Amino acid sequence: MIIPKQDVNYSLYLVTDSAMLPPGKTLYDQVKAGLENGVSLVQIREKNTDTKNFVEEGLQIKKLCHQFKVPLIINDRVDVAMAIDADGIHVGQDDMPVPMVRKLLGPDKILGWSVGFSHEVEQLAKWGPDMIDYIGIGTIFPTATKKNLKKAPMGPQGCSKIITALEDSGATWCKTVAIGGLHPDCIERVIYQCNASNGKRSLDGISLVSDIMASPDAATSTVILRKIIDGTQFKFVNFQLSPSNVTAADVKKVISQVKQTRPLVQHMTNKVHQNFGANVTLALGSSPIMSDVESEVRDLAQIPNASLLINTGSIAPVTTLTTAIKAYNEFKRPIVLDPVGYSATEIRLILNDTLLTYGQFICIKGNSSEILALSGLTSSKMKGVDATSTEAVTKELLALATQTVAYKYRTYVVCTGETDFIADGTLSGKLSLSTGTDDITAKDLPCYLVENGPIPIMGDITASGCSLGSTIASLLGGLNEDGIAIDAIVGAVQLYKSAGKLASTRARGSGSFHVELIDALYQLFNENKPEEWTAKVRRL
Ligand SMILES: Cc1ncc(COP(=O)(O)OP(=O)(O)O)c(N)n1
Ligand SMILES: Cc1ncsc1CCOP(=O)(O)O
Ligand SMILES: [Mg+2]
Repeated sequence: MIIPKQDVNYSLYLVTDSAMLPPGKTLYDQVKAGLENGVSLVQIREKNTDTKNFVEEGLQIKKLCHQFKVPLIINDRVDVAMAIDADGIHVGQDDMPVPMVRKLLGPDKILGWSVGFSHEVEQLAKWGPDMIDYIGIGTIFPTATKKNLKKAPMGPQGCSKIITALEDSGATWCKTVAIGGLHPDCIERVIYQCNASNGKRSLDGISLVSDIMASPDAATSTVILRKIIDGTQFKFVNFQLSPSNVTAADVKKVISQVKQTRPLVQHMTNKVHQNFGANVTLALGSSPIMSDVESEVRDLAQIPNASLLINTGSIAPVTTLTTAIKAYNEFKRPIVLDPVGYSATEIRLILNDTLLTYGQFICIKGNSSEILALSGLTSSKMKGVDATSTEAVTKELLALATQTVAYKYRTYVVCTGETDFIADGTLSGKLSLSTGTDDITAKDLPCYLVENGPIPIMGDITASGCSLGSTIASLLGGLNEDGIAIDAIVGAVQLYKSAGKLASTRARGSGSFHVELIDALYQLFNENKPEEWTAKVRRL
């Protein structure tokens, strides 16, 4: 062993593939470029090479790795690993049984195992700490590198479930790397979102094949990867994710910024919401564009102060939505998701889960059923909550559901109802391998309540919930670089609720309420006196 196995650095784990080398490059060239620029662990994965060639290549690459004090792992072939005295072996669920591999290899070598389901993790605790050193969790995203995958990509959410299972089962010695479709455009998000729910751990590394092996410039590709992996903050929007007390003065500042910047709010929304949402956006000094044309999303995402609202009330083609999400993420512009009817039908569940897998949202806004469904909390989980009234239980459940969704997707979440709940799961964008969320769990997240008494007429018009999405997207879109996201989100909810109350006192029925709501939003926005708004904010 080049280094004791407990000291292995899993952070950037290169798995080779000689079938995808760019013209003029050898496997040796690519591994060398990787090692020179920060690859911390190497696995030779040869699916179609003769044993003789595999052994020769293995010896060569081992020598190279050891010059960099990096261990060499062999994929699948225990015989080859033993023949060349490699530092370890990686086996999958269908390869040689793990206890046999360990017996052949002895106690000091590194043994890695592929895991695709959380139930597979239970075996680790049964085997104990002397069996498996790390697991490769995958596949995270679709990849052309591994053929005949038996399971659909799990996304960061599936990976978090496995890391959580690891903690729950007590197999805390076992390190974790994620694998499958990992490239610079998604790695930060994967590290950011993949955490155990007890806050005690995150991924120990990123494992990948094509990003380095197929690269015409493997050195530069590795430098880019290394920089991302060593980052300490995921800055997915170009304004601030810092905490705030959200005072009236803070909200006032947000509105002043919106007035100056006049954000462009792209709506990919349902038909019923389109007209009303456009008018709400205009009332808030912003420019609506109701477009779901795939070919223009990149252009729109590059406009300063653009923001995107995706409302899945009408189901747009998934590729259009994912293209838009990728573009807005690339240009660090905010995306608000309104997962309409989440889990009401299978298709809505799949669509919303797909969107959440492929992008980083700044805010998820839903009603209580949507947020409860996204949280995965059931009423049985609430048993034991000490509450004196049904109302208190309900509020407690909704607050916890809002926090749970915020933690799961590392985002801000708004859960609407008579009381609106807002949770901040971003932890200021903190990014780190291994240490998770520093023991912070969902229930520890900041949570704000916005209250203004019942406004029943809100439910008598179309698109009133959807237009809160427009309001949040407007205020977020308008933030300057020093603007604070939570001020805009809480401010938007407070503004919308106050306008709803004001409009309800002026309206004669649901028809005039529609008009009065727009007038009230226009008035409150332009007056910009949050200290006088009727909706009040308090911290949980
Ligand atoms: C780090 C890492 N994780 C997972 C795998 C996949 O192993 P397996 O499931 O056995 O599939 P093959 O790689 O053998 O096709 C891996 N190789 N490395
Ligand atoms: C070996 C392996 N196991 C699961 S996915 C995968 C291939 C990952 O390749 P890439 O990094 O090119 O997506
Ligand atoms: Mg295998």
